Amino acid sequence: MDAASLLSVALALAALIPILLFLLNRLLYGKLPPGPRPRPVVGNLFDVQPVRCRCYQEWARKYGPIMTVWLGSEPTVVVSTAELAKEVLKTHDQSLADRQRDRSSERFSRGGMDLIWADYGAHYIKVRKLCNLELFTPRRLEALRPIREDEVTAMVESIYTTVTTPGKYENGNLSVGLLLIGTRGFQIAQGLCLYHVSQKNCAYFPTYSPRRQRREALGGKEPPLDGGLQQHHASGVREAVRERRRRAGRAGSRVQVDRDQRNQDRGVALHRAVHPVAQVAGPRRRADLQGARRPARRLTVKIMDEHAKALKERGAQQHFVDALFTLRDKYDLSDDTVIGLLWDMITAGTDTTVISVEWAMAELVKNPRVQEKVQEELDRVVGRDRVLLETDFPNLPYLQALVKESLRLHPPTPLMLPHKASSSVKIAGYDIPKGANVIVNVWAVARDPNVWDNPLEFRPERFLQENIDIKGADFRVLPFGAGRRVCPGAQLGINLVASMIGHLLHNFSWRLPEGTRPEDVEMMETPGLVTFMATPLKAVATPRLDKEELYRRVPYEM
Ligand code: HEM
Repeated sequence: MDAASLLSVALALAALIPILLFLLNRLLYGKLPPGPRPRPVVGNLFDVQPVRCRCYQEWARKYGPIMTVWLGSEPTVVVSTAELAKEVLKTHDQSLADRQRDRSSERFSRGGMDLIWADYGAHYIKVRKLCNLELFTPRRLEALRPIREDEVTAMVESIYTTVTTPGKYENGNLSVGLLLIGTRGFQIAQGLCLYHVSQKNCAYFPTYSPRRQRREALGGKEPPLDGGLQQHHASGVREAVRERRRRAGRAGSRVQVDRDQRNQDRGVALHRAVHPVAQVAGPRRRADLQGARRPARRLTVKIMDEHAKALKERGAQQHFVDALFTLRDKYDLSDDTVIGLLWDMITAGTDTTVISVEWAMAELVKNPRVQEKVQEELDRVVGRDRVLLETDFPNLPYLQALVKESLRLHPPTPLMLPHKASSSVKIAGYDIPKGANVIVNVWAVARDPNVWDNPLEFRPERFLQENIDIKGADFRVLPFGAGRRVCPGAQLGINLVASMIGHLLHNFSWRLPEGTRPEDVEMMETPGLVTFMATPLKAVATPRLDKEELYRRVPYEM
């Protein structure tokens, strides 16, 4: 064969390569939904933008409401309409209920021995049953209500002190983001979220709360149950969380590294998101993540020991950890599962609620009309001479509508948590092969102009005009997901967000700092599985109740 013939054979083969690849792809995966063209090995990893919900919404406009994205060599199917969300979370719910675990979640969860990262199967069904029947029952949540009210009033007291103490309230600006989440807020965040949701409701003795620590430090009235250990644990919780945050951030992608310090300041919790690029991890990252488990595990084991001791001395309390102790034989729970469940509650319940409050507050300072309407309702129902209680919620429909509207526009987990196909299914004529990751872009679904009027307008009234469920029954708005993996803490989450916003608005009026226009508030998300406001909100708080005693914490010991 002469050179010219060789060249034409080579060219013919080169022309055949795309066809061969297409046929191979078809053979392996069937007819996948369309999507951006993947590159060899890395797929679309370098095309995907850091704020993935926005990027996927943009791509969906180009490739359609069901599309395939290649994050490395695995296909991820992303759906972006209510109709397709229903296909994923209802019609094919059981086949699409496994979890995609990256290396960090694989290690944190010990191969899915908890609830969040467990695949759908016998273990999952068992722990989910435990959650539904024992942990998140209306009775238990009601029993823990005074603790939530204690914590939220502690937040109010703290803001009041900040705004009324000369010199503390710099330039008249209070950063809601920082206040609720970080810095001075480190204490508040611990009080409000970590210690509140996780420590008190879920895992730890109330003696670990910052106030109790302060009391111990200052020599208060209440003798600690076991002083040494408690002090150790209080700092241990922080150490474990910081350590995981530090390591997760360090092990993350370039995008994440830039944000790491800021996110640390703001109190990003344990299983913060990692940009997909970070999932391609080297041995150093793996070793790093392995180390990260240790402080958390050591700490949790100590807390469990302490609870076991206290259980013998004073009987069972209502905290989640006590429930888990009492029930571990009945449900045959391993240590890994008890520890995994405790950390699940911390990670799943902390960021989500705080993020939701920050976004809601941003909408409220941008929309004074809505703020005034909530305050008018609060004044009418609660009045100005007592504090708001959770029992007031049924009489506060506008506040509830506001929470729903905020979670519609700003779901804190805009892509939910990643699901994975345990068997092949067909959706909209396309094949979703076994092992594919499946994502519902709930952020995009809730902004779809085909199902929402003026979707970008912040208008709580839309939830008064129509009774729309946000806990998984209506596929147009899915901040908590739907189907068998729907968030088990949905009602608790709604109550926490309503309580925080209700108190913030009942006690204070909020406005933008001098010179800031509503359109100047940057409503952009951070990259990640959970999306904070990229620019922390700054707002000015003015107390609006007459009596000073209404700003005091309502303590409750449990
Ligand atoms: C505003 C607050 C909250 C929001 C928006 C939220 C949202 C979500 C979402 C979207 C999922 C994933 C659903 C799926 O994969 O299909 C989820 C799962 C979960 N959430 Fe929440 N959540 C919130 C608060 C809480 C709280 C307070 C707790 C508990 C203390 C909690 C515990 C969990 C757990 C354990 C899971 C895993 C469920 C499973 O995999 O089966 N969440 N949440």
